[in-house]
Amino acid sequence: MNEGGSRIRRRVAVRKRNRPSLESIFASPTAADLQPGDEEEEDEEEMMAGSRRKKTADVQPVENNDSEEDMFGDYDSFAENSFLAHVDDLEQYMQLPEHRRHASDLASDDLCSESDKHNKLSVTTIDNFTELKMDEHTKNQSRQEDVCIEPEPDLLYDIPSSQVLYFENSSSDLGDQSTKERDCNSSSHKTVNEELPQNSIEQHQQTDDPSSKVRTSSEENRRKSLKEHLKSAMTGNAKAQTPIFSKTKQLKETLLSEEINVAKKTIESSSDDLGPFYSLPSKVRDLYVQFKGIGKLYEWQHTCLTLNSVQERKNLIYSLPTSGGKTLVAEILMLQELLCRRRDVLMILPYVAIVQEKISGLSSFGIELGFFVEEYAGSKGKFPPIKRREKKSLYIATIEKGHSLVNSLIETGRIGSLGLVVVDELHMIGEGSRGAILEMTLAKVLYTSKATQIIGMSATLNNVEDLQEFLQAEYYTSQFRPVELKEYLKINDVIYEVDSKAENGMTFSRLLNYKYSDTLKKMDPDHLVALVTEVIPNYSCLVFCPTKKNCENVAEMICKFLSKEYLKHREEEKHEVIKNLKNVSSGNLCPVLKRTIPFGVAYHHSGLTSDERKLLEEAYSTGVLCLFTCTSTLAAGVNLPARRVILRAPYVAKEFLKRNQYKQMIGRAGRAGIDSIGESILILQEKDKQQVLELISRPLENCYSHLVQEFTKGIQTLFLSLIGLKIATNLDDIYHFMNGTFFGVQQKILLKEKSLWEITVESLRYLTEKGLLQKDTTDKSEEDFQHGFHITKLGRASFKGTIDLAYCDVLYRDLKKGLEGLVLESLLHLIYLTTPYDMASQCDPDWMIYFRQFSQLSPAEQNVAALLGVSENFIGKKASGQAIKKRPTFGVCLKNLTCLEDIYRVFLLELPRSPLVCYISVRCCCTKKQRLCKKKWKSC
Ligand SMILES: Nc1ncnc2c1ncn2[C@@H]1O[C@H](COP(=O)(O)OP(=O)(O)OP(=O)(O)O)[C@@H](O)[C@H]1O
Repeated sequence: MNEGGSRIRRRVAVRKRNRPSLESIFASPTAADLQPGDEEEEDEEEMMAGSRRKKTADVQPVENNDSEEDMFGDYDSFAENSFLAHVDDLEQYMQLPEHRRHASDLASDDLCSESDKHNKLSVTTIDNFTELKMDEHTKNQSRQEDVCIEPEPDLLYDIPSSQVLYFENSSSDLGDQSTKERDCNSSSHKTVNEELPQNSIEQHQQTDDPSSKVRTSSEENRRKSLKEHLKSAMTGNAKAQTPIFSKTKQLKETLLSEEINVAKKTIESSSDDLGPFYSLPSKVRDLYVQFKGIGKLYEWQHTCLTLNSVQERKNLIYSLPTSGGKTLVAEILMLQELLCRRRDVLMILPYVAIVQEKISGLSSFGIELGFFVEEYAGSKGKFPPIKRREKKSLYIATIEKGHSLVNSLIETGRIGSLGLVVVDELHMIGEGSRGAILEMTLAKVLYTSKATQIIGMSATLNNVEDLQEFLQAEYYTSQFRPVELKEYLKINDVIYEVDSKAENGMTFSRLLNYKYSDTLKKMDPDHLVALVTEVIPNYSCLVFCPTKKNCENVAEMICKFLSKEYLKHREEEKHEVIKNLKNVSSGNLCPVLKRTIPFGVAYHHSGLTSDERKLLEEAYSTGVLCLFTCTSTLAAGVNLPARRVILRAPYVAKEFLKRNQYKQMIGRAGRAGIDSIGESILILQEKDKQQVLELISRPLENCYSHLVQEFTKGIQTLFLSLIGLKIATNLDDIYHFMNGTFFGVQQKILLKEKSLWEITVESLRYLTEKGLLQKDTTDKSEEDFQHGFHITKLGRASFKGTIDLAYCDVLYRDLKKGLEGLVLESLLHLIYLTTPYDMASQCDPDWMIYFRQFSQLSPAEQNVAALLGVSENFIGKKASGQAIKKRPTFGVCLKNLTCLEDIYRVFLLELPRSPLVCYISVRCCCTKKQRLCKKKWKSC
């Protein structure tokens, strides 16, 4: 495959704006510098003290600000007594230095105990690993030829849970090690991981010290219950056997560390020598062969990595068609930063699902090369991140978590530790409030840390110049695609090939050849069955549908008309998938999936739980499932390519398809290394023909800043955080900051009627009037904005709680009311307080059901309704169809948290699998409100 129109366009926009470097300010934070974080520190101390005192599921409030577009939400979020909560508690507990020392001391004391001199191990540190050499006596006993070495205790204590999983795999990979080795490991070398919980330590004492066998029964019981409590929580970690390395492996480790040192020196000397593998140790190259089957870089990847600008660590934007192999370039640059320049890296990805996919893909590299891979998605991620002593961290984050992470690094004066920020799907900067958050993140990095490099990639960029100016970046682009993609359109039963040279953009290709019965014609007017059966079950197929409900309907409809032969294809494996799905959903397998999976078909949308999604994706990737009906989110999501991609209609929900969306969806066709060709078929009706022909021929859409358009979630939130984090605290500096944003670059196109100065002043005035900011001066003169600003308690609480500023005052008012008299006789008042405000505008209640529910409220619940200003009269009028403007009190219908049916019935009738999603977003909102309360009330 040639590289088509490969070209390099370089344009560095050197802006003359004088930006004060905050790095110096934050380099060594003084007490005053850290003042905004005082409350946070207190909180943390409190939390730590709490976790020192007890190890129950007293969960640290997690920053959970992923938008609903984080498509798989936080299904793995923490719940009291949940497994993850315990594990996380333990992780936090063990990460406290004193506990770490305590446990490691006990572990090593135990290993080196005087009473066990014959088994004494001499401990030698080799780079990241600690060699535990057995003395002669032990050697003779175990007759080992190789020396067993185990990872340094810190490696295992510090290791993020996401990476621990890799240990499980690596330990099972090591299954071919001699049994003797394993015996040696399990009998005399209790792994450090096994030593982690107290119960393990106690076990040791029991075996080694006979006196310890005499214990009081209460002690025994206490220990037993503690053990039982910890047992389930530690299952994952305990399973993670320490890998056993042979001498050869040990030598390799030494070689690696030497190679890294050489690479480090080479990279520092800015020489042209790329060493064995793009300034990285040869082990990286080997790992790519081993883990990803990539033996050689594509030509464009080599060109891009050897660009002078890349060598000089200039900011870079690069753009290639989907499946072009963009990620590998970013990964190599990240590894250079982590291993050679020894700085942390942040990778921002659009969805939780992709973050998880990337975590599992890179954890193995982290373990092999000695860096941490930390997940910042859903409920995962610590703010500020744990300070690592030696190893560097790769933070893989969603857009929202990436923003919070950058905020926390700025607040703690650690932003300089971030060497590189990589943004995948950079075009998302132009998408609503998530785009605004991405813009804020990048603008803050640009403003506060000149030494942090920024790299953005995308398959669908048009107005790159604006982005280049914003990021002060160079640009590289190529048309390379490893697998050819053929685009087709289907109108009635005719298939046309998209052909840019043809007069109307398409040429006749063929007629559909499939015998349709009358019933099938009625049920499947779009000939979906004909189109998919040309491909499945031997090849995979994706059918993009406009809505989630439609995904389920289409999957069912197709299965109704598939022959019984499809049932036989990989039958047992499909049964296994169903069994596993039942296990992860406590026996409640979705009836649609139950019917479609035996045919190798499933739907894939945000209504799936995280576990269900992972199981289905795995089955699809291995060919057990051959067809997914999915929503457009899969296009920008996980790496699930297919031989054929069908777009069921040129719509996403009710909106006509955009060129970018179309490109992303069809880009899933053609698996590199598996398919020799990929095909896309867009099904359209005559009425849409003209619009579709325009769609396939026009250029990609430009992306525009949403910073000002997303008023409360954009510019206002930005200003609050600039002042709260002391990035810029007076009008001049804030204006200066605004000049450096993406909006600043596009202001003249986006908002001609106002100058940037006016926009800045207006927003500051609005925040001041809202009571979120205060002027430092006592001079109340209207125009006097030259003085500095400081954030108020409510402002800080809103900013820290990541509350949409549109709702912060109404939320504060509701909470205050709750403080006056929280009615706890039923759950209604609490449910009212925790129901997300933005849900109110999204849902259209059925007022008749609402009225019925209302009349069944108990007297106590009616009191709550009265307290909240909801009268029977009001609901009666609503039910009879009269127009009254008043915020519907959602809580009234949510009589019981467990009564999800009500939520579903009243508000979400059109969303078939959404009660769970709704419940989760309510819980997510609870967390945010809890944080706001904590900040606000604490400071009052
Ligand atoms: N040099 C290479 N040789 C072989 N396969 C490669 C190479 N580089 C990348 N790949 C493989 O190509 C596939 C697509 O790569 P990747 O996901 O990086 O594409 P992308 O450009 O990021 O696409 P998208 O825009 O769809 O996310 C992956 O399976 C990846 O492992």
